[in-house]
Formats: sequence, C-alpha cells, structure tokens
Amino acid sequence: MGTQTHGGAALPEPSTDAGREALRSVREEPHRTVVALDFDGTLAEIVPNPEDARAHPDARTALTALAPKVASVVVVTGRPAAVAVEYGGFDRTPGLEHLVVLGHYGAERWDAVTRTVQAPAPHPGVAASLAELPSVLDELGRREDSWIEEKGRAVAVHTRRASDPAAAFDALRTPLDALATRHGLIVEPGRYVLELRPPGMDKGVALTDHLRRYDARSVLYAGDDLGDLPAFAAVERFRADGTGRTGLLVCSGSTEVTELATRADLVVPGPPGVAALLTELAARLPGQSAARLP
Ligand SMILES: O=P(O)(O)OC[C@H]1O[C@H](O[C@H]2O[C@H](CO)[C@@H](O)[C@H](O)[C@H]2O)[C@H](O)[C@@H](O)[C@@H]1O
Repeated sequence: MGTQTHGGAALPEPSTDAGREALRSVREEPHRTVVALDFDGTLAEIVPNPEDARAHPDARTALTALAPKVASVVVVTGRPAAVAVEYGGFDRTPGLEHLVVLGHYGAERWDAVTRTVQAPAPHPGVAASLAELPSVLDELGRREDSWIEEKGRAVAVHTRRASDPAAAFDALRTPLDALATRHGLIVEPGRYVLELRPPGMDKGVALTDHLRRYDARSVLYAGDDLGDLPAFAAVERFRADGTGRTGLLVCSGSTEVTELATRADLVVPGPPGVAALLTELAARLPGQSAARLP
C-alpha cells in the first residue's frame, strides 16, 4: 500500500489505476462525490455481542469533517436504519445534518433532515420464520451455539459466540436456506451470521439509486463483508460506463473475509484504518459542499 503525505499524516494510496483515478476525482470534485460506508466491521469494530457495536470514535469524527465537503455521506448497512443511527450516534453529531442511512440492505431509508425512516410493509415470511426457528435449532442440536437477532424486517442467526463458530455456521447453512425458501425469504450470509430477509433489495441496488439521486461523478465505497459485494459490483458498473465516472473500492480488512480484499483498490486495517483514511481525505478536501439534496 503506497501513501501520499500532506503535513504530517499520510493518505493511503490505492494499488490500482482505477482507484488512483477515483481518488484524484474525489479530491478535484468533492462536491460531486458520494462517500458510502458499511457499518459493522467498517465504521464499527466487530464485537461478540451485536448489541454492543458502536461507531469507532475516530470514524465519527472523520465523518463530521468529511460530510460538509462532499455531496453526500451515506451509511449502507444490514442493520435496521434506526439501530445504525443509534449505535453510530448519527442523530446527535454536529456536521452530520445531511447524513443518510440505508438500512436493511437498502429496504429502509433514514435521513438526518427529516429524522424519519421510510420502508415498505414487513414481509410476512419474517415472522413465520422467527416462529419456526427455535424448533429448527433444537432439531439440529444447535440452540446453544446460536443467538437469534430479531431485526423486524429480518431475522439473523449468529454463531460467533459458539465454541466452534465456523462449524456452527456450516451446520446451519442448509437448514436455514430451506427455512427461508419455505417462507419466500433469502439467506444473507455474513461474518458468523446467517440472515433471513426478503429478496429484491441489496446494497448494490441501494447504492446505485443513491448515486443517481445525487448525480454523483465519483464514489468511495468501504465495506468488509459478503453483503458488501453487490455494492462493489455497483461501483464497478458505475465507473465502467464510459462517461468518465470514477469509483474507489475500499476493503476494511479482516482475517474472516477475504473476498473483498481481492476486488478492492485499497485495503486498510479494519475500522481504525477506515477512520484514518477518511480523516486524511477530509484534511485534503477544500471548502463546503455545493450539492445538498435531502
Ligand atoms: O451491513 P453491516 O453494517 O456490516 O451489518 C451486517 C450485520 O452486522 C451485524 O453482525 C456483525 O457484527 C456483529 C457486531 O460486531 C458481530 O457480532 C457479528 O458476528 C457480525 O456478523 C449485525 O448484528 C447484523 O444484524 C447485520 O446484518
């Protein structure tokens, strides 16, 4: 990983031509740039209990510095939007008055201007799956190995706290696929989590819509998990359409997921690395943003 120095601290340099071109565009036209960020594993450190996750303090400070200088900062997360807002402290941070949070992989949209969540009606398969889950886990002898996260529009089964998290994850994969299919849902696999959620939306669809709303010319997307791959693909399409649009793919690196690192233009060491990147980027951007869509 190369670096560009400015004052004391260094700005990490992407390892690809596309990434370097995107970083140049971001610095030249910040008011046409969208900065899009995953929450868990990217803005927040991974912790054993999902309810304990909080935005890294340096990440929140960096977003505060960056947000007034770019067209939009948006958090794109598998969490319910209201949970990400709470755990991120996004509704009480000066400088983030125009933040948008796309929750449930884009099914929910919260914005800091209206402070409301827009969302479709809940899918009936979620409640039905939740009702069946305890007996499915009992039959597999995996009740003790799993923790159920009720998310409203989805239900997630975590195995991080099992004695062998990978074995528990593997054992649950096929039965939870079957349960989801029975109720018209899909399974979204993540870092020791299998999430049963409605089909038809993903982070790529959500990000593409957001880029269109802001008429973006450049995008920086940072993520750490499999659920971020559709957003990576959306950025790849965005920057390959022949109109000169650019995109920088950032992987918040971990030993648990390797798929993103191979596709990224820049790999940084987890949430502290993401925070450092955003801090150094903000320090190099001039002035206030011109574009201010809700
Ligand atoms: O799209 P994201 O913002 O990355 O959210 C994806 C899932 O993240 C959460 O689970 C992950 O983080 C937990 C807290 O660090 C960790 O314990 C777990 O092992 C990770 O998979 C969250 O609980 C899920 O609801 C999200 O879908």
